[in-house]
Amino acid sequence: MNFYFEAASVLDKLNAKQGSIKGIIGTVPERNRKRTAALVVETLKYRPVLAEVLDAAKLLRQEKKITSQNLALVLVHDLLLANGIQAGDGPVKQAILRHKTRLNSELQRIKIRRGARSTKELARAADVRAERIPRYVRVNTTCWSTEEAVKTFISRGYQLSGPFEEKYAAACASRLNISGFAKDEHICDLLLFPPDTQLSDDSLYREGKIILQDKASCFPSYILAPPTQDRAVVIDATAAPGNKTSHLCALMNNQGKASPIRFCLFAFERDRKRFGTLKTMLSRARCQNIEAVNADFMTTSPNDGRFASVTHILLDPSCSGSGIVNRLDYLLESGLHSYPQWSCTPPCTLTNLIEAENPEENEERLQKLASFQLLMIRHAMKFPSVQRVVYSTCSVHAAENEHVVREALRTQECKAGKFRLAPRSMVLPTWQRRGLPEEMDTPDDAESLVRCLPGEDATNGFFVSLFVRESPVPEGDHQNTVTKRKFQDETAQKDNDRRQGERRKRKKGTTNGEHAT
Ligand SMILES: C[S@@+](CC[C@H](N)C(=O)[O-])C[C@H]1O[C@@H](n2cnc3c(N)ncnc32)[C@H](O)[C@@H]1O
Repeated sequence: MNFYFEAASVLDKLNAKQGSIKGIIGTVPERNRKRTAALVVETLKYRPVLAEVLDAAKLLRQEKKITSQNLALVLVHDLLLANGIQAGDGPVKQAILRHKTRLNSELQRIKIRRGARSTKELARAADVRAERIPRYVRVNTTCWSTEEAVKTFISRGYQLSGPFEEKYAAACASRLNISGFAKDEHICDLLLFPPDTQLSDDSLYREGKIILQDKASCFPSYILAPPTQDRAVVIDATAAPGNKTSHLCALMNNQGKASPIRFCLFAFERDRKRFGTLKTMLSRARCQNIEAVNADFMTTSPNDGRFASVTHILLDPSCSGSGIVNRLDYLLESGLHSYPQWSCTPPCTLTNLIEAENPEENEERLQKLASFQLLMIRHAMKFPSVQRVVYSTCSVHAAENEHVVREALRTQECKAGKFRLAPRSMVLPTWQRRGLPEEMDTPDDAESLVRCLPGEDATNGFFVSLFVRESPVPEGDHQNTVTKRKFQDETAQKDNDRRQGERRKRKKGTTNGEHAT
């Protein structure tokens, strides 16, 4: 019976808004976690119907042993919708069983009223935007190569498909291509699986060989593109839980312990608990070039000996999180077919999304967040050697995105440091959705900005910008790895073309009676 009390307690905490579904379930002792999670999620799926059944049967009024609505919900769930109550015969179980016939007939009545052919039709409608986000898997190249990972998945029966397309997302959502996976077209080392793919218990995940990270969340580190030379010193100013930090580490080949600076990547996290998570994640990802610092980034002195040579800073500060669509959040909404509060009725265009907000409720909170985000950028721009600053959020609000960037460009720190927005060519040029021109002082600047829209881009909502210092920097000091990779690809292509040309010439020569040397 303890298991039902545990599940009821999770529901109580959710009612009290003490955290997200994932977060609260994460606090349940590990031995019970999976089972409790399944019961909580299934109960939430049917909560409106189960509550109606309980009300109609007047169960709580008649049975004093059932001490709370949430305890009744989990028990009635198992009684009516699963394989019965999984507990020995105690007074609580007996109290529910006494009402079995009544509860069942109330459920049947609801089904008839709603014209539902099966009980499944009584479940809440899921958020289709979340269902269309593939399960993204970043191969942790600190441990192994993408090719090795691909081979491993193929050996497990997954089939490697061509490049990701809208069609593939649709196939994923309708579970047609359940054993397929693909390589991402924008982020190397990122793989896409059908949305329902469960990998959080997989040994590859537990060993840190794969990181479960949304595609959009890979953009900031990729765009910051830290070099692998020893001289580069990088700060991740807001690091926990550490997905972007471990991505930075992988892009730097886990290298860079330059003397006298022992560590190449400083990862700041001010929250003590989250700092613990950060350390666990970095150790699991086998990152060795990182010094994790449990401190507020704003308290660092840019001229401190350790930081004076910082060249790259990643800022992914706390934000409203309004871009996150998650496969579970819809379960906490009150209506049967509702979407999260900030959201809109599909089709979810950006304008619809923003119009759907409750401006009065959000305005003050957004302004506070925006002021803090701007302070972080201004502080980052004070580091004397910094060449690149990436600023990102998982928000869809212009107030936290374009407006913060617009304000940052107007600041004294930006002007004194000769920073500007990097051109589109340096900021994921092939990504189509850019910033909102009408929200910028110079509309063309929106081309420098990357936006992601949930429901349309097969990612969560996201925003990324890159500030670069205008002053010329010696080649090699901060030449970004993306440009370098592109350059290497082009060089390889030219070499290939040249070799093919030579081969053709030789062949022609041989045919003409000339001898190849
Ligand atoms: C959006 S989360 C970062 C997510 C992280 N970049 C990742 O991808 O895993 C923001 C984090 O920054 C931390 N934070 C916020 N302000 C900070 C500050 N001034 N200094 C250090 N950490 C800060 C928060 O506690 C939170 O853990």
